[in-house]
Amino acid sequence: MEKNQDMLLEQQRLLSCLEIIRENIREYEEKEAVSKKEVTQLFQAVKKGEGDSFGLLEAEKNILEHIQNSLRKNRAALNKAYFGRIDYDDESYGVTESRYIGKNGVTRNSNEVMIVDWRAPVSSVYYENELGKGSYEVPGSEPVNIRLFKKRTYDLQGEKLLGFYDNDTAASDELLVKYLSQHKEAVLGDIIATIQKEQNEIIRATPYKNMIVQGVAGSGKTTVALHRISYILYNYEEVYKPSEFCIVGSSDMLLNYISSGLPELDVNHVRQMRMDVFLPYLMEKSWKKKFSIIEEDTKACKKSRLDFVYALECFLKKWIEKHLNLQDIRDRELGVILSQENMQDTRSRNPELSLFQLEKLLNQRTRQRIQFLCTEKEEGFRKEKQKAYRNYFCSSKNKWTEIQIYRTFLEELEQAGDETHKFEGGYKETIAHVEKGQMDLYDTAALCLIRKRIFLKKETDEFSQIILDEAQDFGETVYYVLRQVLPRCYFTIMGDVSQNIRYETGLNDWEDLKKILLRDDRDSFYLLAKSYRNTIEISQYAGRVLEKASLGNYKIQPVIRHGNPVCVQMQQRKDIGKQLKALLENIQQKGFETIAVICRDEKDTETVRKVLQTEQEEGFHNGIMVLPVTLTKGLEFDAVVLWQPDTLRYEMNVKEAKLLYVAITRALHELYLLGENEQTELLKSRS
Ligand SMILES: Nc1ncnc2c1ncn2[C@@H]1O[C@H](COP(=O)(O)OP(=O)(O)OP(=O)(O)O)[C@@H](O)[C@H]1O
Repeated sequence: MEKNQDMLLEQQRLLSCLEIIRENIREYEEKEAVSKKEVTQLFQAVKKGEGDSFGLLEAEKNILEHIQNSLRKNRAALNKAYFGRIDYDDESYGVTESRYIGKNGVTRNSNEVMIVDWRAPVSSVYYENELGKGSYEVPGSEPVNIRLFKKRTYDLQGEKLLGFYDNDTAASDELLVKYLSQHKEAVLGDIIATIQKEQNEIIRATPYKNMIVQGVAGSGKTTVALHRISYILYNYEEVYKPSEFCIVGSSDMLLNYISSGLPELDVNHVRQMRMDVFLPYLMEKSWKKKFSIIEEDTKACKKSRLDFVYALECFLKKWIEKHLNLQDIRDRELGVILSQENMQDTRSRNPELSLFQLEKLLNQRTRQRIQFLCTEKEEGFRKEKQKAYRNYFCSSKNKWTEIQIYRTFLEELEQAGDETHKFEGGYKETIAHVEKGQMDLYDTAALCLIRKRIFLKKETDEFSQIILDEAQDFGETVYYVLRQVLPRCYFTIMGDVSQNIRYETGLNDWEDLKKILLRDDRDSFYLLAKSYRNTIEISQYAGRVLEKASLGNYKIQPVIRHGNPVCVQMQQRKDIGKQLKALLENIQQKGFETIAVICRDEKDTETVRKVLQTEQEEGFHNGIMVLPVTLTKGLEFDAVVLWQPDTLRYEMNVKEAKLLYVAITRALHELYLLGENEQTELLKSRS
């Protein structure tokens, strides 16, 4: 009876909310029309070159973007106004509140909050608190103490209230499974209504920290990273501009997939770059047009590890030592201008400075000292002395280049190995291609470090937050260098070492990275063990391979969601191409939006593309995609057909296990194994 009464009240509340939203939409539509007209007029004025019309145009464009954003949010809210409600006593302010929480904050008359944005500080109560006493954090201020007495979750569809559940975790799991069972469009979806506690902790952690997140396949790493950006931009609007965020990944396919989810989360103008573009970008003008990035060479397995970068640091230290002349500067008439001790002190107080920056500073100090020592002397004499010592420190006259220094370092390794004897030479190949301006990722990282230590004149402050997805793709060297080159940035590192398909160079564990990145008390390492992507049936299959891929280090805990059993069709057949076409037709008829045929390598991918008469994939899209497993990292599809997962293609070793694990875990609802030979040992269960 009470529930019926409640249902009625909730239905009324929903309708009145929707009425306000419609009213907002009408208002914003009018404002949009006016602003558009204004922009057109100002545009004409700019064309005619009138006064300061350019500045006005830019300002009006911002206003228009703001209006259109509000319009988009209100329109979206019509579809699903809110998903949760919290009722609580605010013990800090002595009031009782009832708050509805939605993906889009909605206000009446621009100031009365009707629906609280999910990113607002108080919304964390919904995600984190049990009934009873608790508190929520407010950025830059004291935590607010509360007593929560109601937490309600809604299942809404437009004007229809399908149901609600009161603080009942079983019921909200039901809702989670319902969400997970949906077919996916070719965009990364939002999870706002069902964010889990451990995910919420990462999303809402302070932006002033570095974090590493190890999460099994499908645990929401990418999704959580995007929600975190959205959260930070909402709550730290005064501190960060979106353009200070850079998402870094290994392939355009992945970046394209990630960026598809950003506008939905109210995130615009965030930068994104492939790692092999980002590192050269950080080198600014030192990266010449004629340089190019090549595939990893045979020494990449050494160059990607910390020992290599530490040896380079040692070498650079000695290089600086050799060229920085820190003897007393003694003048016949003025005596000691700068003492060795004084210079050593300046050096040790500024360990971050490059050789060139340090020399500039020492030149400045020399000038100031001469000024001081000449207080009682004639101006002509002082000028003469200052001229004589103006460029006392000037390594720049040597006209070194990064490549030249790197080459000398490699030659040293080649000839003698380093002091630790960890390098047994064999760098001729690297020297040869670097000479030609061809660098692999780790050579590029080394050049970045050389530039930082020797040549840098001014540090970039373009970025503040770096978000790295599929972090296991890159070896520690890259992270070490990024940390040195971007000392004021905070890093959010998302990855899964079980999915390291660049086995020789990528990350197989987190230990070294923790040492490099988590140096402050605030920095943290998080684990995400629950997998939201796959059905139990697919997860169990993945589990068999994971055992062999991570040596049992990180186990998957699937969310209980059942689907069809994995369909294994591995036997000799006449025409496997025909079989594949028939299978895909069958899957399409089930109404799945995204389907992938995942192949072991490019060669197989080409073969399948020929069979299906499809082109190479440009970006992530609905329908059928044919991809080599390396390009599917980070992506997901309603149904996956694994092409020929046999003993020949996937041998019984850790590297192949990681590849196969990635391939299997791409499937949300259905997985098919199609081949002509015996299936790989990696897929066989131990029993
Ligand atoms: N709390 C949640 N509620 C609903 N769906 C979720 C939740 N967390 C994650 N998901 C869904 O799980 C799937 C996997 O998420 P995501 O791609 O972010 O995982 P990932 O850890 O980056 O995976 P991978 O390592 O395989 O790339 C997505 O469909 C995402 O929408």
